[in-house]
Amino acid sequence: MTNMNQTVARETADQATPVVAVEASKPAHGSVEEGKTVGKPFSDKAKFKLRDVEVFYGENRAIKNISLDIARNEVIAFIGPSGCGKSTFLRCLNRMNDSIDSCRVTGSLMLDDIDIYDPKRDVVELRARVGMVFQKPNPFPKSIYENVAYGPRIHGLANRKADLDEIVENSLRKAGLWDEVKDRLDATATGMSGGQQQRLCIARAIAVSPEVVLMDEPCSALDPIATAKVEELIAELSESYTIVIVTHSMQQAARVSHRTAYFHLGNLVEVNETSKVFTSPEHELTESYITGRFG
Ligand SMILES: Nc1ncnc2c1ncn2[C@@H]1O[C@H](COP(=O)(O)OP(=O)(O)OP(=O)(O)O)[C@@H](O)[C@H]1O
Repeated sequence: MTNMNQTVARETADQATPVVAVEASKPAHGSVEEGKTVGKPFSDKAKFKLRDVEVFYGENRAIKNISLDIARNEVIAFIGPSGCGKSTFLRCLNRMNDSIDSCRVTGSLMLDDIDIYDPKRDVVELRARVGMVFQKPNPFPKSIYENVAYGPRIHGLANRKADLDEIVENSLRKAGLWDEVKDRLDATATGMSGGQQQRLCIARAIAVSPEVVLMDEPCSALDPIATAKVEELIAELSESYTIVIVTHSMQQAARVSHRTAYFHLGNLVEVNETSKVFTSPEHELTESYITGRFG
């Protein structure tokens, strides 16, 4: 984990203020060579091995020849200006892009030794291994208990009610929600606060024992207190899961991630230890972005 807590003041997580102070008048500069990522995009503990990945929406090439390893039990943050392809790339990791007709993915995307885009792949099983938490909390309009129990039940993870109860309790505990909801498990989930709903969605994602949790701006709809709780949770969850988080908040990336990946116009410009990205980035474009010259 980074020691960025010392360098970065805890502010509201959705503020995207510069992390490194430089002359604000310096113009954005630097260019990116397609397929060339500076820093440390590869790992000898890869959970995902992603090579020469391109994503097209019709004729529009949204992701350009990206190669990256995502390591087991790391938290990696995807940052970059709006429209640079962070969410598109994230959604490749559990084939959430499949639902978009115009979307086409090329290249090699391996999760351990399985080919994510093998046409024979069972996508439901893939998404149990690679869970997802979205920007806006999206609990089912059912009880708190049912929200968490649904996945384990359809995946056959519990044969007896007592086993299901145990999974629900453990998942809610891991999501830091058990004490708040244990006396009202039958209450409807949509009556919870936004922050509680998002932690419930995290509990729902981890209830099926995933190996990876993808988070697409998970705090953007939350207030600073709820955000802080989710960030603490990310740190705890990283002991058991690989976590990939898209965030607009550089403070948040600095607080929660081990490595940070900077995207620009569909290219992966730089991947480095988070502390390095925010204190001495290697690429001029990364520096321009983190110092607030564009974005
Ligand atoms: N469903 C879609 N259909 C067509 N084009 C899309 C679709 N989703 C994204 N795009 C395009 O792909 C590119 C990358 O978008 P994406 O949403 O991945 O970027 P992002 O970095 O996550 O942006 P933001 O930070 O604003 O969420 C953009 O040009 C966008 O317009």
